[in-house]
Amino acid sequence: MTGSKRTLLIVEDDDGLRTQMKWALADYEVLTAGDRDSALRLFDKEQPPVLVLDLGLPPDPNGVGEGLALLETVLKRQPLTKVVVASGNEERTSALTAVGLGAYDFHPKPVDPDTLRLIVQRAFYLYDLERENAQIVGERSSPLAGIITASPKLFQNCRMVERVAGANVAVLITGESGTGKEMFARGVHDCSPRAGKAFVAINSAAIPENLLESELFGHEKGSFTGAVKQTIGKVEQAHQGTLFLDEIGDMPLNLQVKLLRFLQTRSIERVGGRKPIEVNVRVVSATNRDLAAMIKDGSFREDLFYRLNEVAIHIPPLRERPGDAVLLTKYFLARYAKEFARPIKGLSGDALAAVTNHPWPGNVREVENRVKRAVLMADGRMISSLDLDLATDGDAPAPLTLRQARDQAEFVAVSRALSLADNNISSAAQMLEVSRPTLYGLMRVLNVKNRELE
Ligand SMILES: Nc1ncnc2c1ncn2[C@@H]1O[C@H](COP(=O)(O)OP(=O)(O)OP(=O)(O)O)[C@@H](O)[C@H]1O
Repeated sequence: MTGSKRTLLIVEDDDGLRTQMKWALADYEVLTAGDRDSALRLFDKEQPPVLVLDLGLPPDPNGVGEGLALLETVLKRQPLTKVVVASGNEERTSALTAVGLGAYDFHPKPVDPDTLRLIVQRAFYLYDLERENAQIVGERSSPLAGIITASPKLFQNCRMVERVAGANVAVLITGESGTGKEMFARGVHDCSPRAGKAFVAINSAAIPENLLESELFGHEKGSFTGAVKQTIGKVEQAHQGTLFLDEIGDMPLNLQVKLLRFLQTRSIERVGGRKPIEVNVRVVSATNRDLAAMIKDGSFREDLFYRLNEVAIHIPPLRERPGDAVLLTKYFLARYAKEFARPIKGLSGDALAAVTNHPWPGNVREVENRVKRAVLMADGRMISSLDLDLATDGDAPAPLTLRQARDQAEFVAVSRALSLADNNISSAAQMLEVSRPTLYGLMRVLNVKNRELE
C-alpha cells in the first residue's frame, strides 16, 4: 500500500472497463483480478475492505454464477467486506439477487465515475463504522460465558459475580422473568472453585407442594406411600457444588423453615430418615417476586431472606437496557441460522426499528423465541418485522415519508451509540461523528432518553 491510500479490489474481466474504473478510483490503491481464483488469492492476501465486482467472469462470462459464488465466499471469510456489484440495465435482477446475498450496493454500467466514487466512498465509511462497532462490542463482550449485553448495569453485575464467586457467600438474584437470572446463577458457579462439581437447580414453582420436601432433601425407602426406594434430594446431589433455588419466592412457608434450618446447620435429614447428613453447598437463589413485600405480608420469612441475600444482584428488564434488544436479536439470529442451517443474512430496516420499539415484556426469552421462530419461518434472506411478529410502531404503518424513515433510522443510531458509549454523551457524539450540542438536539427532537443517567 502506498502512503495512506486504502486498498480496493476490482474484479472485472474486461480490460477496458478495468482501466476506466482504475482511473475513476485513483484515490485508492487499486488491485485488480480477472477471475474468481485470482480474486480470492488477492483477497486473502491483502484483505481489502471493499470489492467492486462484475458478476460475469470466466469461464462463464455471460452468466452470473462465478460472480455470485465469489461474493458468497468473500462474505463468509470476511463478513464486514463491502461488495459493490456492477450492473447494466439488463442485469438489474442479478444485481438485486447479489444484494439479497449480502452485496452492499450496485453501480451502473457503463461506468459513471462520479457515482462509482460516491458508492465506494460510502462503502468504506460504512465498513469503518461497522468495524469500530464490532470492536466496541467485542471489547465489551461479557466476562461471563454466553452473556451478551451492552448494558453498563449488566457489566457491573458480571464484575460483581466475578468478585464474589470465590467466596462461599449466598447470592440472591432478582429480576423479571426471562432476564437471565439462571444464566447469572450458572456464572457464579462457573467462576467459583466449585466449577468442576455439580450445579443443581430446583424450581419451587414447578414442583407440587407435597413433593417439594422430598425433592429438596430426599427420602428413605418406605417413608411414605410410593417411596419404593431411597432417593437422594437436590441438596445432597449438589454436595461440593452449587444449589440453585429458582423461584425461591414460591417456596411454601413450612419448607422455608426447613431450608433455613439447613442453612444454619449445613446438614439435612431425608424424609423418614433419622440421622443428619452434612452437606457442603454454595447456595444461589433467584426470584421475580418482591420479597420485601412478601416479608411485610408474612408470606416470606425475614430470617431466611437475610441468609439467602448475602450478596444481591438485580438484573434490569430489557426495556431498561437500551441497545440490548438489537444486540441479542442479532446474536440469536446468527446462532439459530447456523443451528438450523438457514441462509438468513440479517435484519431488515423495519425489523430493526420494530425490535428497538417493542417493550419486550418477556425479556431475553421473548427475543430468543421470536427470533428462533422467525429464522425457521422466514421466506427471504432478511428477517422482517412480520417474521418476528412485531408491529413496526404499535400497529402504525411503516414510515412513508423520507423524513419519518430518517427519524426512525436516527433514533436507532442514537440509542445504539448511547448504549455502546455507556451513555457518555461525548463518546456517543464522537461515534456518531456529530458535536455534543448536536447530539443533545437530536435526543430532544427524537425523544431519546438517556435512561441510565436519569
Ligand atoms: N444476556 C444474555 N445473553 C444471552 N442469552 C441470554 C441472556 N440473558 C438470557 N439469555 C437466554 O434467555 C433465556 C432466558 O434466560 P434465563 O432462563 O436465565 O432467565 P430467568 O430470568 O432465569 O427466567 P425465569 O425467571 O423465567 O426463570 C435463556 O435461554 C438464556 O440462555
